[in-house]
Amino acid sequence: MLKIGEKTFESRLLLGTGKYTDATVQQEAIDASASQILTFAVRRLDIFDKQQANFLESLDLTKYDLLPNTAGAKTAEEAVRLAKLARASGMCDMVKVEVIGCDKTLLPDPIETLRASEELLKEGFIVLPYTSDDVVLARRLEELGCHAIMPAASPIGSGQGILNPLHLQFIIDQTTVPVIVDAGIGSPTDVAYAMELGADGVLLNSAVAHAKDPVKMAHAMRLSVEAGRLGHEAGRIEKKQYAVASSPTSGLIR
Ligand SMILES: CC(=O)[C@@H](O)[C@H](O)COP(=O)(O)O
Repeated sequence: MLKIGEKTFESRLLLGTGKYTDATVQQEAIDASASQILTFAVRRLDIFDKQQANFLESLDLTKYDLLPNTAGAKTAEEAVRLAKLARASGMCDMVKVEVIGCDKTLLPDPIETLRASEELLKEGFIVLPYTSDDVVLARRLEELGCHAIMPAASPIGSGQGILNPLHLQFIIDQTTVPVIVDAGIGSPTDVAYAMELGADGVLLNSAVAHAKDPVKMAHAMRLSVEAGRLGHEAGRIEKKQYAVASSPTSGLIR
């Protein structure tokens, strides 16, 4: 079970809701993923305008927890404002803090992310910050009281997968809150790898929304999360430099 704040979730796969061209495909992909937490950019949705079509209308909201994100924010103040806007709609008190510090890489601004997280924690939010894969920052965010840490595998939408497994491992080993690998996932292999490293969950969007068959890919991602987690719990064998015969070498007929 994935525990965030006081809530527990059976699924360890969090799904982004952007980039879909078809609402039916999106719904089918969400079903196939079995995700229970869906993230959306507050800035891309007019949650107060009932006339405006949005993806929330087509979802059975009793089945999901919504994780609004502050995408588009470049300062802590903007992120806090977006989070408060989402909470004012009455749909959630969790927030994914996303404060972008570089337009080209879309990597997060660590200082503004820290400031925004601190303020939102004071305001009583369940705070999940999107961060770079920096263990020092992750520990500072945990010390503040953040409820999960969301390090990037690689730049958002790049599909490059896990570029620095060592850094992710540092974060997994040196924090106690859930670590949810977020952004840059390209394939089910990347998901299984993150989970085998010991991540508590994975958040992805582009790899499913832009797949040739998003529904099939969502299903594959679900299976990869489960397989990777099982593999982590089962404990992989040690890597050895030389071969070790699989068949017994004693008691052989000569
Ligand atoms: C931080 C962020 O915005 C990501 O959650 C993004 O929504 C998903 O990244 P990918 O599209 O690379 O999976």
